[in-house]
Amino acid sequence: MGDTLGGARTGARAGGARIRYALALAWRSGRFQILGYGTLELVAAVVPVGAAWLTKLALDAIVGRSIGGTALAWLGGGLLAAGLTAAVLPHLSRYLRQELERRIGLTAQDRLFAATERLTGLARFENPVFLDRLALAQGAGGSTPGMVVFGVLAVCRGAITIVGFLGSLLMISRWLALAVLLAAVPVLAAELRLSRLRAAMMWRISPMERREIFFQRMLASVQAAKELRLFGTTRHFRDLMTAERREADAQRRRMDRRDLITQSGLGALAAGIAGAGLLWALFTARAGGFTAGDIPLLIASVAGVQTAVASLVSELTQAHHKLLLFDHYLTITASGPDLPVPAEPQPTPPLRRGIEIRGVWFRYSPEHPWALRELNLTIPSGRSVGLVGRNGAGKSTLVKLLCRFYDPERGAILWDGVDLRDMDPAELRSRIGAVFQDYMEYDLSAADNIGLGDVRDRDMDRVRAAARRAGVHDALAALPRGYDTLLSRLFSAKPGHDDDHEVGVHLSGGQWQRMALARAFLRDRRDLLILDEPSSGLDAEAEHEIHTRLREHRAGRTSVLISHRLAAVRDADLLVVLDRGRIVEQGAHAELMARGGTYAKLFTLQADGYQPAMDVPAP
Ligand SMILES: Nc1ncnc2c1ncn2[C@@H]1O[C@H](COP(=O)(O)OP(=O)(O)OP(=O)(O)O)[C@@H](O)[C@H]1O
Repeated sequence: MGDTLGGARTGARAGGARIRYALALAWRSGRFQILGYGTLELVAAVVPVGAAWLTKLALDAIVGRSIGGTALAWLGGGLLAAGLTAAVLPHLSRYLRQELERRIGLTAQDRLFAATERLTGLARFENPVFLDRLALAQGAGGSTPGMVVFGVLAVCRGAITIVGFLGSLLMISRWLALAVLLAAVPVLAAELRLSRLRAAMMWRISPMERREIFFQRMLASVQAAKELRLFGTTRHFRDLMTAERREADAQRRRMDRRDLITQSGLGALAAGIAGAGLLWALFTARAGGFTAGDIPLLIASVAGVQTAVASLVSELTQAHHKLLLFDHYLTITASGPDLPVPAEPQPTPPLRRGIEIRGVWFRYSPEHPWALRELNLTIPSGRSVGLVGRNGAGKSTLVKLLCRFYDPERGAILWDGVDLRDMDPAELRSRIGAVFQDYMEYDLSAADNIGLGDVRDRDMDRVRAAARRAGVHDALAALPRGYDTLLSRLFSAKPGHDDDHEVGVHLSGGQWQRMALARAFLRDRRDLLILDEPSSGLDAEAEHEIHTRLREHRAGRTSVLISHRLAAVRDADLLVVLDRGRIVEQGAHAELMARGGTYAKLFTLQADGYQPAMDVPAP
């Protein structure tokens, strides 16, 4: 086992597994680009050594007057070819590199989001460690496999160049060759250490970066703009954002300084060795120990080895740094589903008898208090259930469990007698229609906003019928492009056009809520309809109208309706009152009123609010 870097394994075996995975991913994404890039790297490795030797041979021949015109022309032609190759090669390499990066980025992103799609529950998305890991994985996943390929090829290229130049140096001076070689060892060690420190620093600052992004989005969002301005909190959030940036920058700066000191030291060492070697060579040449061509070959060899080591080390450290972060990508893509799904799930049949909640205890994590305690309830098929209770009583939690976004810690939820845990969550959800309290407002067209309720069977007539039923059809039909109007202030309808008419429109809060309802209505062939505060944003008249429609819609269907307006739920076949995670009362409206308990008190309180005050003296 290796040690850990914010959960990233740093042992040799883990490193080997990461390299193998990265190389396989790169190969699958663009094998021809890798082969092409590898060939160019090979050429790039031998060209400088060849050019140095051609120069030496030409100079020696000219000074010694021992060469004919044809041979000299060949040498000159060789040098010209080397020059041309050196001029064109980097551009070709860059093109192939970028193409490979694009292909790898696409594959890696697709795999990452396919992995997040496998997470059928919500718990991981509420876990900050997972979110930090996901942010780092997004960055590292697309670039690491490419960096590993480039790193491996850079090692091959560097090794060929170094061997070529060291061989040349060896022919001139063994000691100089050894000194240049030894100088490369601390460079490599120091760079790898810097790379590890940088990866650890990035893990430390990732929560700050996420908070900074949160503040940035808030300061630039339309939703937040009103409240921030009214409360005068813009400055407050700007200060918080700046503080996060300063703290992250301080850590980056510390790392950059460390980098600066180490790199400068290593650079000075290399320059010292090169300078000393050159001085020695000049004196040796003056004493007649070298030919005229030996000097440029020696200079080119020292510089060539140092450049090759530097670029090899730079590619290697980048690959090493990315590999450390790549662990986050691997952890996410290799992680199994967050909610256990049996190898052979039981089919989810159409609901015939009902849903039984049997002795359910649930909390969001062991650190959280119980949100549901010993819940026992039956939702009979074809009946409507109204869930009521104070804020935080556990109503929304219960419907999230019905959709199996979480599993109960104790007890079970049975769908016609089958435990939800024995079913495939996707199949279960295909039988459920829902409007959640925090429904989505998609930056898409009006038709898409509704059509997403049933992507498998999207039909404009059904979309319009759902909009009519939710009472939003007239508003949508009156939009500049009708149902095709983009409902967004983020995106322009036609990218690149500033024309006001092309800018998307935004609906009112109540209209958005009707859109969410229409989306749920599109799923009207489902067995269970869940409505969590479906009318909280509507005016009194609209609320009455929607609830009348909902009543018609719910008749004979299995539904669970949550509402704080008790008049809206009073007609439910069964009313369930929750208090601090427990069911304290259940029964029909008349029954509960007769009992005079919590429900009766709340209902009377609300009803009184709508009665004219009798004791107000007439004017
Ligand atoms: N994602 C979460 N993580 C941790 N605790 C949560 C989470 N969601 C809800 N809770 C807690 O669980 C308890 C029940 O919350 P729930 O949202 O189910 O209440 P509710 O009855 O729907 O309230 P409201 O009427 O305000 O919508 C509350 O104490 C709440 O703080």
